[in-house]
Amino acid sequence: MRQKIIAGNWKMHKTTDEARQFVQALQEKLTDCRAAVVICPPFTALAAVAEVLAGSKLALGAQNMHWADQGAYTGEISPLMLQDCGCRYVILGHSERRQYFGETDGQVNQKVKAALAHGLLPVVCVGETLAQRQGGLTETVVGSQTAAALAGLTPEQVAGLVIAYEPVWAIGTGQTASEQDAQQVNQYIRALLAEQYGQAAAAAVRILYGGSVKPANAASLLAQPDIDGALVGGASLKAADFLGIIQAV
Ligand SMILES: O=C[C@H](O)COP(=O)(O)O
Repeated sequence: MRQKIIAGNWKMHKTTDEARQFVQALQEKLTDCRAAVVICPPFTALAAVAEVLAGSKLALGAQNMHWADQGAYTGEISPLMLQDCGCRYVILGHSERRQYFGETDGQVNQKVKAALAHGLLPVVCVGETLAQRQGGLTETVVGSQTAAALAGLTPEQVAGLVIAYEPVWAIGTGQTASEQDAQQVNQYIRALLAEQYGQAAAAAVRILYGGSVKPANAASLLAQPDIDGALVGGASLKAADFLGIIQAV
């Protein structure tokens, strides 16, 4: 039985004070939950959130990282630095990184390997644009992004991964994929992994859905057999909404 994951990606939101207050309030209200809950603040708030989360069941994640341990890479953050801040997870290959910062499949693959080498759990994001969906290319795009991001990994490494299917047209738009559409793509990704890495790895890997997840649609999405959790953007910035999603598990 795969434990569901609810991860909040705050993107470029919240100062350290706001982050601290949010996580304190969330912890007070979150008495019992079945899901693994991950908070991914901006880099500047990682240390502050780590302090509040010390000893709690909530985990800390980052939104990106470089693949090198250190070096002359102005503005970048390394896996060692994320470990140092207490991160357990790292989101990699988010469509906003691909779209606005030119991140390539090859770079995502290097980042995935570096994260695993440093004991960080990658949340690998894949997803098609609206034009690609309308052109019938969803499986082609998602399949090739998945294959490229995971190239060179062993079945054991794949088994421990988290993948997030995030259709680009559903991110921040309020236009959620239907549970049938999201389930269909997640099932496709799992089938692809079964072919390449074997049934055991495919059965273990967690595949999340992301894109306008809210308390009102979370339960029906999370009830799908191949949706193992949610990667939540906008709704993770409000404690009541994020709690509502966590409690939908
Ligand atoms: O990483 C999170 C996703 O981009 C989803 O964002 P959203 O929930 O605001 O649509």
